[in-house]
Amino acid sequence: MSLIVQKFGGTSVADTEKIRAAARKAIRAQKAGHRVVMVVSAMGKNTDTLLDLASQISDEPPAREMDMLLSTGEQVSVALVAMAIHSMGSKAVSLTGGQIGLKTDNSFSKARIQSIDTGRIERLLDAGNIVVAAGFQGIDDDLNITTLGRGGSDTTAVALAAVLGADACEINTDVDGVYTTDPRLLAEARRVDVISYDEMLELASLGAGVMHSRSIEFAKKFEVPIHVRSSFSDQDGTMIVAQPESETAPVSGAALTRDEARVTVLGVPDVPGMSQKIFSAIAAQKVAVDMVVQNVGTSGKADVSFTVAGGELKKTLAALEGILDSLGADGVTHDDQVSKVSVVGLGMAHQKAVAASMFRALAEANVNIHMITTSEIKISCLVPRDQANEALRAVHEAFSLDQRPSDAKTWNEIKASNAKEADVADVVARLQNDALEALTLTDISIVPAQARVTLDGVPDQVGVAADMFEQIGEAGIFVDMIVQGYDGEDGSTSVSFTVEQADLDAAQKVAREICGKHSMRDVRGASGITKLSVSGIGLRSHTQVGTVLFEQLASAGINVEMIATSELQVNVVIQSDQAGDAATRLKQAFAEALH
Ligand SMILES: Nc1ncnc2c1ncn2[C@@H]1O[C@H](COP(=O)(O)OP(=O)(O)O)[C@@H](O)[C@H]1O
Ligand SMILES: N[C@@H](CC(=O)OP(=O)(O)O)C(=O)O
Repeated sequence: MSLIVQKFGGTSVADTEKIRAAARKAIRAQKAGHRVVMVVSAMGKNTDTLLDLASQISDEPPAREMDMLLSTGEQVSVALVAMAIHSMGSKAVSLTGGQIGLKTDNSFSKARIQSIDTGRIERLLDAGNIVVAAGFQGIDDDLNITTLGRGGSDTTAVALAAVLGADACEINTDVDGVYTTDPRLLAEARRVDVISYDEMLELASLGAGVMHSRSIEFAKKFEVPIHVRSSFSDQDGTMIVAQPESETAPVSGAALTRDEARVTVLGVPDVPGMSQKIFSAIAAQKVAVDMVVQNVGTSGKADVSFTVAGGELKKTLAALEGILDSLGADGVTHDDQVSKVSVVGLGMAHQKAVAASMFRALAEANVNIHMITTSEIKISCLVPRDQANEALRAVHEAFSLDQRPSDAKTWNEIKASNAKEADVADVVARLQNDALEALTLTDISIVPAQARVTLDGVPDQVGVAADMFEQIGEAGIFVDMIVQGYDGEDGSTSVSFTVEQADLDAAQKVAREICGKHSMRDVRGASGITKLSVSGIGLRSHTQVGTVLFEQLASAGINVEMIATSELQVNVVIQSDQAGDAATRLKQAFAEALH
């Protein structure tokens, strides 16, 4: 008999009528012949209400007590859902995270799942019950209640689907699928039939709140297909699976992170270990750093810019205050009125000028780009917050995201052409060997023979990045990483990009033309550099990857020239003669996580 996991988010159990509707949906699935496990979140905005209550009692409530408090939201809803099912004449049992044997580590408020004991769920299902499990919560080795982080019920659902070998993991929510961008922000957003794990992972971590990014890490690792659909209808929604909807579209989705803050540490001595010092001081405050751009300095000094969530700015500035003297840096500037617009697509990895199209779209909307970072399947631009919506609309339109690509496939078409289904034995073996959410790295690799071009004194004006990368694209040069930082001194910025070493002369020639046209300060080129990449799943949420990488390189005296991070890869650019040593050290440091 097939087993399905049905997750209902807070918006889908916001009141008693919605709770009844969720109960009816589960009963329908059971009557259709499935074994049904429901995973339920706290009603409506109840988690926010609990957070607010805590803040009225204390500025810094103990993390353990916070999790004890927040877990009660889900306890209320599972009990009510089970009651609703009973009242409709079917059998149901509600269970807390502890009662489903969901063991986590002890990082309160962001606990990671280690194991789930399926015995009790299986017995209850055998006895004809619908099992109603509380999302978002677990217990640690000392039986303390832990929570998985905001939005964590998705992760509970996908984890349960994996360990129970479910046929489907349904995410029932208040939208009828995954859209090309948040449909609340843009009416022209299009619902997609299929989206790949990698694209969804990036979109979720960039602000597409429809899914918790860690649940996608889980789904990818254990090959769980996810079906995102409306709680309020039986229409099919969006399948999140290994394959993308289209093989040719360069971009499949766009996202907006509205509340960002930019921080720049000015005049950091350009010697190994400085970035590590900065980022470990911030990591010690448990603040996640997002876009990172290090401008390669001309006078032995560099400016290091990065973004953090707006709410973390105060903590970040305080952490930097403590290390400024020991860094020998000149000072810190910040801007708390910025937002990040990103585009994501598997297709962009093989296509030229995707970045240039995004920059042009922003220029035409008269949006100035403060910072740029790219990685293999995403491009992010930091823009003024008061233009954030226009910026999102402009890039959505530029990539025709409102229209179905001509080669788009449905899930049934993809399934029919799949050579093989997931190997169940392989998945089960991995489930037994790993702590479920342990870090998984797939590769540590180097791309040698790269070169860097840096333009200094780039005027911080609308349209400059678009001009630059269009001209480089027209010259037939494939650009890999692009970073645009922030100098903070005279309102100008620096832009660096990498190309194949063989293209360096041609790229510098174009760069010099652009430099003249836009009255920039200088063009510098460097060859003999290598891109070193650590690949895996969910690398931004496993923040230790960046920390260990920087520590290892710093202790070997290796200077990091450029950085690009994504959910799939952490990339650094270093001198080629140090690349072998760097790769060996990283393989040793990450031996346990490499698969
Ligand atoms: N790309 C996207 N596709 C669909 N919904 C999105 C996207 N990005 C953001 N969202 C938002 O996510 C919301 C659903 O998430 P959430 O409110 O957390 O639901 P739930 O309570 O079911 O967990 C939608 O209402 C939608 O506004
Ligand atoms: N109730 C928790 C967990 C959760 O996943 O909620 P939702 O499914 O409504 O996003 C939260 O608000 O973070």
